[in-house]
Amino acid sequence: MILTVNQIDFKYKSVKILEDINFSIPRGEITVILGPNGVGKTTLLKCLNKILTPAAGRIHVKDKPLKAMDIRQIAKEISYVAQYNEAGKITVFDAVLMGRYPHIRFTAGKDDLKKVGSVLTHLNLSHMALKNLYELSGGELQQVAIARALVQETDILLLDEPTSSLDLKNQTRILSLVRHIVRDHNLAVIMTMHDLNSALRYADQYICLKNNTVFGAGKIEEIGSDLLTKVYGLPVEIIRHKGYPLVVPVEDAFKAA
Ligand SMILES: Nc1ncnc2c1ncn2[C@@H]1O[C@H](COP(=O)(O)OP(=O)(O)OP(=O)(O)O)[C@@H](O)[C@H]1O
Repeated sequence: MILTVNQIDFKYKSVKILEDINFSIPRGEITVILGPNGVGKTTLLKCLNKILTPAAGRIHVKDKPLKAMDIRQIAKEISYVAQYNEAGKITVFDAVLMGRYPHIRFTAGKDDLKKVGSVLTHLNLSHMALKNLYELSGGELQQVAIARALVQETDILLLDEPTSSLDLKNQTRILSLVRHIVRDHNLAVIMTMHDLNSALRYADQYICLKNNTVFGAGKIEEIGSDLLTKVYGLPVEIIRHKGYPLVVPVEDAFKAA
């Protein structure tokens, strides 16, 4: 396992957010963290790269305790795409190049610049390379953040709602790309997601949070409508269309509440 989490508790001041969280993450798979608004998905992701420090428990990255790793060591192993991305006065090219920093000793070399160029081309962002971030739309900004994570070339990627601002075509393009990269390079992706249809289609494993802890976890194809109904508090059914799973609410949300 590339990452293991044992008995994590997390509190904001005295408010308990996460309690007794346990899971392990294999290489070559996408793990999706599901659960209702405010359950602690972002908090959990931030514990995995030490943005936040749990009150108790242990996290290991490739058998090394996360506690003992410094920022540079973590940045070589784990990249992170936040839910909301800042739009400063910096060009797209430079913002993506920042992803290379953990690997750069003095100044960026030819190889670093080439990697940035190649990822920008791959994500169809080359035409905006010299634009400032504050000139971009929310969806463009989100793709730049993904590009920065990809040039960081880490074995673990943490993606917080990576497609929340993307249109349908860009959502499927980015998620298919992530899936290919995960398989081709034997990486591990851990992402949060509210779009259950995309989660069921692109993830390999799921972890469902409810009431501060893991309510269910397993292979994505084994996720059932009962579990989703309990986690989200809304009756749903999972149907298939042309082989693709679709989650359908089967009761009026006001009635269910
Ligand atoms: N900096 C903070 N200080 C205090 N409480 C916080 C802070 N950040 C988040 N919280 C609270 O912690 C809880 C978990 O928040 P978190 O952002 O992890 O949830 P989430 O599952 O990612 O939610 P969403 O699906 O809405 O993005 C929420 O109740 C939130 O109000």
